[in-house]
Amino acid sequence: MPPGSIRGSSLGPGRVGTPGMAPGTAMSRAGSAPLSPHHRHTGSQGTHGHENIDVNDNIKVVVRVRPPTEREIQNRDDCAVVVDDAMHMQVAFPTQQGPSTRRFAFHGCLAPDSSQSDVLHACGITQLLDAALSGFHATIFAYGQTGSGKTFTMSGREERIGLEDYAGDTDDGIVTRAALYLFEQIGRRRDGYTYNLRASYCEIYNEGLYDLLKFTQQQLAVRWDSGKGFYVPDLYVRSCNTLNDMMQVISRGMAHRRMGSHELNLESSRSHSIMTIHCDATPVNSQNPEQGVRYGKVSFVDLAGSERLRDTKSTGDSALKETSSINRSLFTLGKVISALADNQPGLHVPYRDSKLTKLLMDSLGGSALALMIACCSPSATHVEETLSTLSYATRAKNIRNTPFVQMDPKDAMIAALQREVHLLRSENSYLRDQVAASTLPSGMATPLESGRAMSLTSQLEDMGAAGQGLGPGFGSPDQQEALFGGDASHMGPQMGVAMFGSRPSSNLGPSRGPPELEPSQSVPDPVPVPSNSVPSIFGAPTSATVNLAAQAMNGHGSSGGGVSPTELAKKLAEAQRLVVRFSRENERLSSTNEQLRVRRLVVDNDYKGALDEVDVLRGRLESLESAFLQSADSSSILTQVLREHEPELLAAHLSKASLAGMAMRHPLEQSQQISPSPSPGVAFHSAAGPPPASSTVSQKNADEEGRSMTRTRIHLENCW
Ligand SMILES: Nc1ncnc2c1ncn2[C@@H]1O[C@H](COP(=O)(O)OP(=O)(O)OP(=O)(O)O)[C@@H](O)[C@H]1O
Repeated sequence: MPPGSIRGSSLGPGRVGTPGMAPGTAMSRAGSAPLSPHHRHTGSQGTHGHENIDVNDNIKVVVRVRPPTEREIQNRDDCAVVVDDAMHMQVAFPTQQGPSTRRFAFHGCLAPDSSQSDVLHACGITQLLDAALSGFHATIFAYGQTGSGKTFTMSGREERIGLEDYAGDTDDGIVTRAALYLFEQIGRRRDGYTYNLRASYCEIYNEGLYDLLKFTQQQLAVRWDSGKGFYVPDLYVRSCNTLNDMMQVISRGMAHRRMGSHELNLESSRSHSIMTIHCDATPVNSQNPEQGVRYGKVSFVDLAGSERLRDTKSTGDSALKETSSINRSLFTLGKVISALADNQPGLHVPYRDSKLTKLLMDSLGGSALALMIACCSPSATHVEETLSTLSYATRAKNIRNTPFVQMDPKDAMIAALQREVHLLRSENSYLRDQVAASTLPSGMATPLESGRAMSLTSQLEDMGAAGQGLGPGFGSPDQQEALFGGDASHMGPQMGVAMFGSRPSSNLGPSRGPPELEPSQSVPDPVPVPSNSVPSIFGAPTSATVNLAAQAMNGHGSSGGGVSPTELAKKLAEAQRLVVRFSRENERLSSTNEQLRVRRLVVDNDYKGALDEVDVLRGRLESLESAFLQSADSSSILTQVLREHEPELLAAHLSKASLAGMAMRHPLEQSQQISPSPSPGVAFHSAAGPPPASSTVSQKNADEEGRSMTRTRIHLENCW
């Protein structure tokens, strides 16, 4: 047994992947180990399984160990790789001190018997596809040594797709399954959007970039745009209205890929290929201020495998050139992965060192959701390459991306203006109501104020309030400040001006706009906007997302996808007019309200003065009352008072008393008699006895309000 191989596990059908497995033991147990029931599960799992993936924005890494090839079986190669469970694996390798093993953990580990359908679900690919339909950029790339199963994983037995009788296959790879899934989804979705799929296919061969759909020897240029990052302006992007259209793109692209044959793989890819499906989602109701056109996409990257000439036994200049070019670009990819994984501030990431890393910039440390499928052979013969692959895969796990929804900047701007108009309109109707009612409680927030606060909070929580920014000239600075919480740093300049700072972004072609873009025709840039459809397992956007979104909003500019510039300009002008109109109207209503407030204040002051006067009068009355009660000559005072105020009453009383021949009683008794119906609280009571329940004292306590005092005064006047 060669040093480093796993004891008793030479490769052969049914003998891969279980440590210490006796020769001839069936591999089914080992093979089924990596996939727990829920990992094998398909649609009904809700999130399509893969609960093991952390909810964060890091690149997800899944390792797939392929079954042994005929050659490996014939050579009775030993098995060096074992998948322990859904997330762990170990590799046995020789060292100078003797055999050793190393354990690895990934987001997913797929054993050799995993099916192509398992890959789709275990890797959470359906979630990535859903995310692409919701406006995210997603990248799936296969990495590994030559012959390790990258092309099989991505494309299946690709040669079959072009056949006349092709109708799907159990060996279908991720790309064809993804195309099917996307068409199924857009047929099923009832979310207020219409979807259009477009596709491009290119390859990087010997550091040259070629279009696989319009295959010519003409190399395509990779350009840099501060808004879009690296992109390929002349890449053909074909509109795919049906699954059949998409299959044609796939088979045509695959057919044009440069393949070669060598010792390790009879059909070895000699290039890195990138197939991209663009998912444009246009809102059905363009008036909905929350919706704008979203530009999601998903890229499938099948990398050429690293190879050693002594292993491939390739000869000839062209083979040497191919191998060295493949290895060089993979070496740069390794450096990029290492730099990003180290995550040291200010550290240079050498994206520009190869076309591959330029085009993968968005996927590695950028704004895309990314999945790396690291493929490896189970054979001890290739253990060195396997260890190298797994060590890169381990590093890649540390790469943090900041995904956000990609939306046309002008759509975002229109959406923001429409939201502003909506808020102004509610404020307007609120102010009108208040003016009509002539009262506005001070300190109460108007709908606009609270609406803005709410809008800001939800925008920030959702993802990327910055993306909603109005450029200067849209609304007043106050309005912008209210909308953006005072931080104007993420306001983009006025539309049409190229912006976008240094956001890492790489569009693998004219990612938006009509399928056949003219080279000179610019394409809209991605702009982050709030979205509530954030993919779950690939991580909800974090504050970093918002920051990046804000950064993104700082710079971009190009024409809108799907909407003509004239239409856009009209929409913007209309929204702007409305904002200005409502702003003016609301200013006027606010000032009317202010005047009403002042008038109200004056009335309140008058009212308060009247109450004070009532208080003074009440004091006087009380002192008069007590003087009256204590006075020895109270009867004469009463007679005097009655004479002045109630002469008729006094006359009637006197005549009645004289008729009855009665002696004059105590004036108080008389007053009680003559008072027709003393009202509660009337201040007449005997000085000798306690006051009745409805006395002045109780009245005083009850009548704190001036209103009551006024009533008391009226009663007293009546009695007098
Ligand atoms: N999971 C698998 N199940 C069955 N066969 C597989 C599997 N993975 C790979 N193979 C087979 O192994 C061989 C090599 O696979 P493939 O061509 O996909 O490797 P590769 O990594 O793309 O190599 P290269 O970098 O040279 O293009 C092919 O014959 C393929 O059919």
